[in-house]
Amino acid sequence: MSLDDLDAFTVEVPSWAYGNSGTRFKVFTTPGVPRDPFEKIADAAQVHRHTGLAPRVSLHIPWDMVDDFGRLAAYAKEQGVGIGAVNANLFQDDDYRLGSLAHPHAGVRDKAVEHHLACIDVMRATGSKDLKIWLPDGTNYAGQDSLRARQDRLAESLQRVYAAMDDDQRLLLEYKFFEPYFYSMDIPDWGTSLLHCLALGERAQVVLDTGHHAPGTNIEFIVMQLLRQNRLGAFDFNSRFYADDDLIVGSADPFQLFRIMTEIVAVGAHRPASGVNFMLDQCHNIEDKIPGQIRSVLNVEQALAKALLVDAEALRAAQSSGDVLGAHAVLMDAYETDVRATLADRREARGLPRDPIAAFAASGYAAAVASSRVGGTQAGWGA
Ligand SMILES: O=C[C@H](O)[C@H](O)[C@H](O)[C@H](O)CO
Ligand SMILES: [Zn+2]
Ligand SMILES: [Zn+2]
Repeated sequence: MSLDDLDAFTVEVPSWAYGNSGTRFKVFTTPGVPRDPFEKIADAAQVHRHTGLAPRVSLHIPWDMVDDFGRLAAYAKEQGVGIGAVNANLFQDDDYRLGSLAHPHAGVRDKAVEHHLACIDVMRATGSKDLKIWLPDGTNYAGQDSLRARQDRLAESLQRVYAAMDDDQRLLLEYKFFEPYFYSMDIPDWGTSLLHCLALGERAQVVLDTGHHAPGTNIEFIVMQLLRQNRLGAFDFNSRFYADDDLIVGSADPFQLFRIMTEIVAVGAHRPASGVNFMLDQCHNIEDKIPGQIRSVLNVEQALAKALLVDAEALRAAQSSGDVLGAHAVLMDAYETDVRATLADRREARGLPRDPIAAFAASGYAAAVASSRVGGTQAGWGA
């Protein structure tokens, strides 16, 4: 593999990473935080401007609701980015206490299906091709509901959403092993998401959020298996020490990110033709948000660059000859390679700053928005 593959590689950034976020204990605010989706897109565009890596922004509905989505898409284009996946939101409505697409009552399921039809209209208005569904549904106590009946209801609801989509649109189904429910989640793992996707059709694919697995899970194995099924639609990249911490990807476990990328590179799934959407799903609770996003896309690129340096021929030879330590050493040699100077040279050759974080700091953008964005309500949790 050659590092030239990096030229076409892109990461999609989430609009919600630029708003205020936190935990149930505190949501911190900082001056200059966006107050609407236009300002979120302006901030996201800074990441692409300084890295050349992030030409798409994911939206979250209704967090990013506007009167005219065509105007929002046109504004994004002016800023040099496009609209990526549209995220449905089934986790902030009292009606969904006992579930949404899997709820016992047909009326609530209808409401949840309607929400997705509205998201599909947003996709049509913005040119987005990916509908991303994270199903927060679940139960808190054994016996609270029939686990099987919930699956049957969920399958029927998903079928109605899928049937309403256009032929060039994908349904991306995200799983999570716990939270916001603590006894069962209706899509707790990759297998359950895959089964629902197989039942729906070719345009239904699995989203792997790196923060959604039980501690100790071999995530790269799941990546390999979903690629074998041609059902890996997207990543929600972030990192964590304990739960769904949504920290900067690669900050908690850069070796895991590298191992994930080696499974990707092994089948060329880093190339745009694979259709895998490399997205971030993060919240910058205490650190500056735009530099945090810049650091994140650089971490993904760095992990990919190291994976591209794996000597595949030597690895195959060592693996087929049973040379355990030899094979491991091939991977570790690539992982231990410092690619930072090479990546800075590549950026410079493309007219981009060698150090994007320093370039952003020097741009004065953060101070400018901190003084211009006065009044109104800052976007984000609790807004
Ligand atoms: O844990 C929630 C999931 O990661 C979803 O992707 C969610 O939509 C996103 O985190 C925004 O909160
Ligand atoms: Zn996610
Ligand atoms: Zn999550």
